[in-house]
Amino acid sequence: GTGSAAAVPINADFDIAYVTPVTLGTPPQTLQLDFDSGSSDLWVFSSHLPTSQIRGQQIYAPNKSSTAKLLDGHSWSITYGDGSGSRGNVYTDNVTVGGLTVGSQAIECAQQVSSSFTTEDHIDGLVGLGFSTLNTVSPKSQLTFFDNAKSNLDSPVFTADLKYKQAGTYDFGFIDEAKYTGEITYVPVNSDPGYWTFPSSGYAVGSGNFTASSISGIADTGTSLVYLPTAIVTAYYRQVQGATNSRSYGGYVFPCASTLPTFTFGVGAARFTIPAAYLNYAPVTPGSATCFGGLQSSSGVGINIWGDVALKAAFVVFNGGNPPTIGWAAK
Ligand SMILES: CCCC[C@H](NC(=O)[C@H](Cc1ccccc1)NC(=O)N1CCOCC1)C(=O)N[C@@H](CC1CCCCC1)C(O)(O)C(F)(F)C(=O)NC
Repeated sequence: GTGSAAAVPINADFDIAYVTPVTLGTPPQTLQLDFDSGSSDLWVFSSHLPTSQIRGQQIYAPNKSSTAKLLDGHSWSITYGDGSGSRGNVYTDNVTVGGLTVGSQAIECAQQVSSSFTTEDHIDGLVGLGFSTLNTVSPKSQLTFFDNAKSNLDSPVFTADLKYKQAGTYDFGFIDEAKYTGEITYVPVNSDPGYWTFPSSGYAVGSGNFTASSISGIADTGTSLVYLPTAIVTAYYRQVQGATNSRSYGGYVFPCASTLPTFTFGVGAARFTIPAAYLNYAPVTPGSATCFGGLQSSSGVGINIWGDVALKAAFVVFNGGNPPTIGWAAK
């Protein structure tokens, strides 16, 4: 089988995250979930949450689904890189994404969410697309939607075609040739950390020379920006008039009117260029003349992250075969 669903930016002014409609249970309950290759829990706002923690989000009510089953004695708790988190209990139920259905998928029902989830009313939960080793359900960890679907997929892959300020798609089980140009360059994935970790072959700032250097990082649909080693990031902002690394704003900022160079990264012999517009990410506060960069240092993060700012410059194949690989193509 196959599936195909839209990835819709949740904010009209800048691409902070993308959500995809997912139907759960019988009769179907549809929630807008953030597909996240950087984690491996499928969790949802639920009827088990205190109403004080719900602010407009859609919820999943397992007791309204004839096919929901409590996973007795199981719980989950997750904390993300940005400090947000959630926890709760676990049911299994049918989950459908873009025509692709998984029966008895673990649906982690939130009983508590951190304030940043409560205030983000466009995200009703997450679908983890990382490796199932990262799943936080205890005492028995659960499989991701992709891992559960894999044996029924025409091909054990999902693809991300994220777009700048417009809807893109997540496809499951097939590679849509109409979504990319040229060849797909595949490189090995190290799944041991549980992320889609792959080697990049180097970078260039604007029209400057390409610097060959092996950079290990994760392809992460759930992270808004790109986080790379400080040496690369300082080389980039040296080319931006008025750029400073602001402690108060937590990263590199510059006058919104500044001309930004593009940023090119290598995957094997292939080269992908992130347009300047993607790197002029957003005003630090609405209407400010100071803007926050889409490329930031990974020194405070601990790993290099190729987030949405990079992913939307390419068509990316997450190949869950044995061994896993990741493919990048222009579009
Ligand atoms: C700097 C290190 C990574 C930070 C990363 N978060 C982000 O990138 C959040 C995402 C977000 C979207 C909408 C509303 C609120 C937050 N954006 C963010 O911090 N910013 C601040 C900088 O400007 C851009 C927006 C993260 O934790 N990503 C998680 C998944 C997100 C968690 C919060 C809700 C949205 C999904 C991740 O799973 O991808 C992870 F891999 F980073 C992770 O923590 N895995 C365990």
